[in-house]
Amino acid sequence: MALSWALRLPCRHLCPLSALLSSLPGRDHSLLTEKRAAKQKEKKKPRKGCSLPGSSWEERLANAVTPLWRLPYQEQLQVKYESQRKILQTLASRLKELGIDVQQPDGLCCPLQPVVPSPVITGYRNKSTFSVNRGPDGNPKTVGLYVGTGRARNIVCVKANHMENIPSKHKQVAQCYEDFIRCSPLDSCLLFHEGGHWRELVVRTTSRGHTMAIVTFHPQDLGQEALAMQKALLKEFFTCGPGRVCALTSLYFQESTMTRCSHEQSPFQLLHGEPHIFEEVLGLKFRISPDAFFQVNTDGAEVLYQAVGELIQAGGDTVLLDICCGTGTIGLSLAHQVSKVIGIEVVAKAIEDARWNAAFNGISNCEFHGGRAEAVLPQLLSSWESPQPLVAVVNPSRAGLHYRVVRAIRNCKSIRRLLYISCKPEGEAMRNFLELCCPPDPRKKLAGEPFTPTLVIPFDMFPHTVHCELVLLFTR
Ligand SMILES: C[S@@+](CC[C@H](N)C(=O)[O-])C[C@H]1O[C@@H](n2cnc3c(N)ncnc32)[C@H](O)[C@@H]1O
Repeated sequence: MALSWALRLPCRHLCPLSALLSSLPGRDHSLLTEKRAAKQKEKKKPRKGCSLPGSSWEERLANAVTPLWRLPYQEQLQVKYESQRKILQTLASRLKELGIDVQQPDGLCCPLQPVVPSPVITGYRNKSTFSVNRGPDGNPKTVGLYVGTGRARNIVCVKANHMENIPSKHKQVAQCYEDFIRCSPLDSCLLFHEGGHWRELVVRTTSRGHTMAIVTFHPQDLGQEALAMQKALLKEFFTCGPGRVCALTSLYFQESTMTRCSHEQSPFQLLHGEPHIFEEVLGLKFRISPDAFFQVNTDGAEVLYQAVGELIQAGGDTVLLDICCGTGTIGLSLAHQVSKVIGIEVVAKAIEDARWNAAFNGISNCEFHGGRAEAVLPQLLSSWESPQPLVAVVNPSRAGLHYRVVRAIRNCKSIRRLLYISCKPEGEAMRNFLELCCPPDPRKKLAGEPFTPTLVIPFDMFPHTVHCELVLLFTR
């Protein structure tokens, strides 16, 4: 297909290349850097997630997504330390309610180490998800991040060109996608029931210079031929048209009638390039599929995994359970320290990646099980007869671990040491901590000896935001 994308499109808003180039990230960014420097001179205190009256849309977005952005990094770490301290105080008092007195003099349930800083603090994200919605000027084909909420019906989609945590490559792809959809005769899909097609864009990059773009599209009632035409135009834009400046390694397209679709519900269709991108972590090479999880800050992940390697205190005969293992990063990074790694993961493509990653890196002491941990783990542990020590590393998504996973771990006497890695310890994970540490409860079939929180280390994987990756060591 050698025709120009622009000639074939009945453009409503023709966007020449010069306009595209002038809107590329560098310009906005320098402007904002000046603004920010001026603001810092004024020594204004950050206002968490708030929108100062009269502040620009860019500032409102930065305040909503990266509320610590005005603070020097050392102060950001201090703010995060305080919030993790509060979480541990909550855990201590919840444990006390269960009759477990683990309180330290400072009201915590165990020692809390200082927040481990991220090796990179700007442009550290390797994955960004951009929405499509009305911008501050009312244009419904704006690609950016949201200020406001759906519930409050006050969403405004603001371009992310000034965001500290997003790398310029992601901003470039988002800008090109916006240019493409603004030239498309098809509408953007703002509310599913109101029609429209163009939806969110995910951009993933790696330190090897690979870039994957995934466009989500609502098919509404388009026929196969019309769909094929849209895919061809998108591909042409990014391979021969203005979008080729992005030099995409992979361009994926997903037809989706739901907020989120798995590959099984609606396959990721490769329109151009390679099916996978590749990343390096601690000297190993990792293949990443479009729907596989990967820690969003690769340099930060290396620091985290190294610390996990020390905290598991593995002997040569230790078996490591990597529960919710994604592409196998934790288990594979630590495989040389243990006799065997057993990984469990629900996303089928991620477990395929994990197996490929083991084989490619010549690691033979790992096995990966696809499926829900709550189905796989109880079965695996019920027949566990090996005298070898078992160490568990769990790294679930925000929903935390299913009760059956916690019960299987509690009831398996061989597990004396457990690392719980959580990006949202104040949420569902808190329930898991209490289930791990509460006294035996025959009604809940929690028979095993309770765990005790022993040490907590926060890792800053998300500079400028309020979030941390918290590692809690439980022993018994
Ligand atoms: C925070 S990620 C951690 C991935 C991996 N440990 C890493 O560091 O890259 C959580 C992972 O849990 C997986 N997951 C979510 N629910 C699960 C379940 N019920 N059983 C197994 N895996 C699950 C997700 O697909 C995701 O890959």
